[in-house]
Amino acid sequence: MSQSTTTTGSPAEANTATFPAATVLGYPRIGPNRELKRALESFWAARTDVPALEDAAATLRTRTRARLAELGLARTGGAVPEASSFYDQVLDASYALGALPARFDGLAGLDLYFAAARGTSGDAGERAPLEMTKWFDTNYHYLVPEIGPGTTFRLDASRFVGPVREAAAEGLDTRPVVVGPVTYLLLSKAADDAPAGFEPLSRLGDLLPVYAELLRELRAAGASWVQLDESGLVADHLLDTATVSPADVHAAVKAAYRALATDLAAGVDRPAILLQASYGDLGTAWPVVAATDVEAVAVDLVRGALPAAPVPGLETKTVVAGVVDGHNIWRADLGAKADLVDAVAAATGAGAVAVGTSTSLQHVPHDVEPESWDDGTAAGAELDANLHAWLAFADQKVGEVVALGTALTDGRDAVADVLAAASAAVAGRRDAAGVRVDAVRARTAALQPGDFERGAHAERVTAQRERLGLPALPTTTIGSFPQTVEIRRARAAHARGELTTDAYEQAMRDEIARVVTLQEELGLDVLVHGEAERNDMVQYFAELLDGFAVTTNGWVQSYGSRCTRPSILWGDVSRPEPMTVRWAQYAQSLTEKPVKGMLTGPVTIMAWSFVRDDVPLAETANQIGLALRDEVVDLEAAGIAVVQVDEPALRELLPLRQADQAAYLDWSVGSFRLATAGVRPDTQVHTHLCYSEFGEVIGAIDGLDADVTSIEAARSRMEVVPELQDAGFSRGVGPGVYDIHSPRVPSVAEVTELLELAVKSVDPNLLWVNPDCGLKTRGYAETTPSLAHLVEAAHAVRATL
Ligand code: MET
Ligand SMILES: [Zn+2]
Repeated sequence: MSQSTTTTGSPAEANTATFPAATVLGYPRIGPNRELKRALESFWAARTDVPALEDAAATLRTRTRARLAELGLARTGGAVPEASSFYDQVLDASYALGALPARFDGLAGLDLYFAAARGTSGDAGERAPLEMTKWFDTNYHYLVPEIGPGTTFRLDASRFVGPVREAAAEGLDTRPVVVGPVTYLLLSKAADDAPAGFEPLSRLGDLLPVYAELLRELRAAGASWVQLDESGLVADHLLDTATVSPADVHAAVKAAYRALATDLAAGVDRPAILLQASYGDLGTAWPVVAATDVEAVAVDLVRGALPAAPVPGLETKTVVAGVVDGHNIWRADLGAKADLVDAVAAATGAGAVAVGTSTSLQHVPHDVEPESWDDGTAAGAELDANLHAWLAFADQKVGEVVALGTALTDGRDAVADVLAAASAAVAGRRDAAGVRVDAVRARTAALQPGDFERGAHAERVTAQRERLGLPALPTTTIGSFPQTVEIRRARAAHARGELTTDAYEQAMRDEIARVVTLQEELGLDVLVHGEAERNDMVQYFAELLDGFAVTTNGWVQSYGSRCTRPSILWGDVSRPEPMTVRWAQYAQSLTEKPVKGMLTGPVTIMAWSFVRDDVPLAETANQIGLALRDEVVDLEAAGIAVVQVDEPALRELLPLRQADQAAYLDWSVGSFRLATAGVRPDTQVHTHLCYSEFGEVIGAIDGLDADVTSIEAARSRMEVVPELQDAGFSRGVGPGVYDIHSPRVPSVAEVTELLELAVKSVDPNLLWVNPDCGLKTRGYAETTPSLAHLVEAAHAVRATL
């Protein structure tokens, strides 16, 4: 095999173990103008056929390779990653390994692939899709493999091999990227029919031959390198669970790479292996990885650190120093990064060093160049020029690794201009107007413990009961009502300048009036205004707060064809004027029932934006907390008696290492309390969290000190309710009684049954009745009857109390 460093066996010519000086671990897959999204959605809507979809995807792959080469990555030697996907990289692995669950038997090809991703129904048969969950600490979501004792593994390498051959025909020797075997199993869940306590990692021995075969096929197709993503090694929630310990995982890595790197090398040709560990610190896994016979290791030096001492084993390997942040969009200080790269050889004892990104670039948009942040004002033009200079999206980041690679091989003088320009941009950012606003800093610096405290909960309960006069089991919704075609049309017309602001706002008021009337007719107890005027629950606030910019084309894949356009938090945050008050006030003016004011919380605003890297997250969280606090107080002054501050992303930002979690929970919970603690005891604070696994954060939810918390619970049939009770949760709680992710209308009996379940383990005085989440993605056809059933069920159960 090919390791020039460890064997003398002569590899096929293209198979060199010398890793190129610069690479990226992955690249956005959706296309600079979301070409893949369009192709997928046309195909799913049956407007196009398989050849058209394959063609669109192939065109995009070709474009990506050409672009990466044009930006300076070497065309050969595996510098260009081959990391495209039709939907998700974990699904790609499940498909290639033949590991999809039995309910998809009988399907093949893209039918099978998309059935696993999206489920099937009607004539195609009822099949639930694979579950989707968060990918490490990003906003990307992957499809969770289901592995049981009976799962069979059979290789279909076509979706990996095809692109490598395609690249070869274009004169590129690309590096296929595959989820590694250990991480694949760590990311899996036990199949439904697996016995209690079954651990997917126990199937490693059966999986490895299939991976070995995949590696051989990739080599046969011409790949000189393969990248195996073992990021599971940095995430405590994956490697330290009820059924697996870090020691088990380390043993698994040893076994896996003995099979794939050592044994395969004996007499069989394989690609050289780049083992990747992104999203965090390798920690105790450094020696484990170093002891394998892989040729290169890619480490995240943005989130992770260099080892305390050189690690035996690395002297035969290349360490790919992930110094360019794949997680965020700030231009790097290349001088400092070059210093870090220079430190890697001595610190790790690596035989060779190369430069890379810390993670795949799939988490950042394609290109800064087409963006414009100029709102037509003088200040807008200034921000436009500044942000262009401060930002690096994927293409700019490729330029950064290329420059650092050149500095490494040819010396810094060879890229002196690039380094100087980067330093100037970083210095310019530091000193620019708005980045640091003294008044904002003075306010956060002056915060006192009391600013985070409301009065005693029991007193609040009494005061609120008196003010609101709600029945037992009060009914409400999570905030948004269906975003109809008319609403979207009006917003688009307003954005194009075809609808005046007055006309647009009138249209939104009409919609609010409609939604309020509907809720009164339905008999809901606490109403909402419906959020018609909001394009997105984070972007809406980003557009109204100082310190944020929004992009025009900065799309990032969230899952499948779904993309989001995160806002960019670049400066100190403040609220120039009230943001939601007139909408809430208008809605309240239409009804005697309480209308909830509706805000997005600090943590969620941060989680769904690109945040700054130049101040601690806690400082930014408090700045946003204070801006929201002013809004909450203004809502109260305007006569709003119930304010909901949504924190669906509270768990999302939870650090991957347990050691870092307490500090995170401290500032995240603190910022919520700061936002909500400015009101009187008789003003009721709600929060909403959408996920249903509360284990890690149940204490934090209590710490939020909200009067009422609504959560997702329907799909797990109220499982969370006894959990909350066991944890001693004594505040109002609204476990969702129906799943809004599906168009299904729940029957009265179904909702009643869930409520009866809830009443069994929670004090009925604490229980609220609401759907799982907001209704914006739903239509009225299902929303109106679903809510009618919800109200009827609440009345029925109320009568039994
Ligand atoms: C993702 S949580 C959504 C909460 C928001 N208030 C809504 O109802 O849409
Ligand atoms: Zn939600």
